[in-house]
Amino acid sequence: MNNTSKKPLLQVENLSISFSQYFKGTQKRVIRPIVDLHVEIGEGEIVAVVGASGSGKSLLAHAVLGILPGNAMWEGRMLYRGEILTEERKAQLRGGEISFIPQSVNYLDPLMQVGKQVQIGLEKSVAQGIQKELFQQYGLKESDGKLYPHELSGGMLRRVLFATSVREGGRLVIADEPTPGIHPEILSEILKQLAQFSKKGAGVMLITHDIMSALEIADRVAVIKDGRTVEIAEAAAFEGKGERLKDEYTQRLWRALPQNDFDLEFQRKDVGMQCL
Ligand SMILES: Nc1ncnc2c1ncn2[C@@H]1O[C@H](COP(=O)(O)OP(=O)(O)OP(=O)(O)O)[C@@H](O)[C@H]1O
Ligand code: NI
Repeated sequence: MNNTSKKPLLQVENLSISFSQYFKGTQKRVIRPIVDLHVEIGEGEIVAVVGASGSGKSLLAHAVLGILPGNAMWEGRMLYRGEILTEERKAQLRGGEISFIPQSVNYLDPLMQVGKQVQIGLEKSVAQGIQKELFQQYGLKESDGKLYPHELSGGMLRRVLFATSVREGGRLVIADEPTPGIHPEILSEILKQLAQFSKKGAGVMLITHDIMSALEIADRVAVIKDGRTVEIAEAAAFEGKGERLKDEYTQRLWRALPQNDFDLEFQRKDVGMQCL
């Protein structure tokens, strides 16, 4: 499946996810947006997960974290450090060894000052100091800590999310689209931060639409299409016309970027402009 020499940290094999839904009042149907996903992240490795909107990236993250909605069922195999990831184990690891930067800023509590939210889960005596450091690190002013989520811009909320989500001592960081709407300087800061985690030995799953930014730090890129992993490529294979990429979809995704020959036909038909 891959040729990483790094010790496997997270292995996801043959993952499928289905939802049972009621429609027309009482009739039940099952939809299956995730058909066959696989991905593997080694210790100290950054794997970017890319794919069009609706391809299943967030569901993959939520399945690993054990936070799928109640009407979801999953099948397949997930291993963390060689051990089967049960729902109980996921709950133990979540927020500790496995940290999660969610896609939506709605994960923040609208009724709590953001400074307080960053302090959640920290030892009382050091919480304020750590919050101060984190705010500095992510370019937030000390006075911003007193604000409520609705008083912050989208970019600032992203930074707060990062500060609330990532803790020292994490072994696996799952970042779901951590960079949209963010100032370029903060974008590069966030990428640097993720690279730093990996240098310290943590594995990083970086879910994003922004392939070019992801390639700045990723070791490998998993390409998802319609709930399937179509290819896991070395980051270095994203060069030139994409001749070293194995899957045709991956090649077209790469060529559709403005930096390349900007395949407009592909953008319209397959991914939609908003994804690029
Ligand atoms: N709770 C749910 N019930 C039913 N279908 C769902 C549910 N959550 C997600 N889906 C479907 O699963 C598919 C994958 O969704 P997911 O959120 O993982 O996509 P994504 O790749 O993260 O997209 P984006 O890039 O827009 O965030 C979509 O077709 C979505 O409609
Ligand atoms: Ni998503």
